[in-house]
Amino acid sequence: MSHPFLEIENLKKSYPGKEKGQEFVVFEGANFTIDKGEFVCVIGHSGCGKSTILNILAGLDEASDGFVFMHGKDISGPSLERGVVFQNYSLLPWRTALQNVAFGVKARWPKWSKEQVTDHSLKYLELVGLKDAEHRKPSQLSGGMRQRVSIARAFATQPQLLLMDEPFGALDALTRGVIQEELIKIWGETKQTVFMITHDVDEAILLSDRILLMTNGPHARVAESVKVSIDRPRKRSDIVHHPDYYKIRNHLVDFLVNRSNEENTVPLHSQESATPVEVDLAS
Ligand SMILES: Nc1ncnc2c1ncn2[C@@H]1O[C@H](COP(=O)(O)OP(=O)(O)OP(=O)(O)O)[C@@H](O)[C@H]1O
Repeated sequence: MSHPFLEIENLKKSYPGKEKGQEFVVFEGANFTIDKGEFVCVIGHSGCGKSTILNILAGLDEASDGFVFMHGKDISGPSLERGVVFQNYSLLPWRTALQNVAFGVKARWPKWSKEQVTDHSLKYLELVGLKDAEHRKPSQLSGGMRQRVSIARAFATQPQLLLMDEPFGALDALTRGVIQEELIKIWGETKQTVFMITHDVDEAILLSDRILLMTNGPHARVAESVKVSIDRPRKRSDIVHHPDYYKIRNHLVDFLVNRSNEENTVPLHSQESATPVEVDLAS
């Protein structure tokens, strides 16, 4: 039997509640799959558990219940097969841009020669427009440039799954727009599978094949899976003229403003499934 690339089954995260014996359920019954090469964004209000899900997929946190399978195998702990890009860049400050990228490349392919590592790393720095800044340290780079290095580093190790936690959250709107287009370019070349958290509905439509919508926590659910079937390659300036753009945008905004609070008052019964409703608004 062939398995989906990534399968998330009845995932739940809870913490001990304030009172003894009580449970604070962040989210539960998260059930979804991701296909190889898909770009999936997740949107939901603050605190619904998006970063927790991402950290569980990265192997940096443990679920309280449920499973994550990659190629049908239960994942356990961090792995070079799953790369992560956080909002705060997490670069090594004493290394140059090139050395930061090369660090991951060397770990991924320990038998490669120095020249192979450098050539490969430079190729990815070039893809994010940073070849000229290869010798600069993070303190000599702007926030946008640092995030480009993080993206180059993550893609350069060619992980099977790339996890991005609001990678553009700390950037100004102009820089964000430029890097979004670079991300489209690098993803277009590598076709890696991406799971990304964002609060920005326009960013999600621009980048995603599918957008997962989470209800508010506690007891948050992955309630909907919204297909974005707008043709690629996509450009920020053109996509807004596509007939489906505002249909999708209005649906997302309506969910976040009016519907994200509807379902979270009733805890799931033990065997209840919460598979997200599939939404396809294509004309
Ligand atoms: N160690 C902990 N103990 C208790 N509750 C915790 C702990 N760590 C996280 N939480 C709670 O888990 C919930 C989900 O946190 P998480 O960071 O995953 O949410 P998020 O949807 O990514 O939020 P944001 O959009 O603000 O980043 C929050 O309510 C948070 O307070």
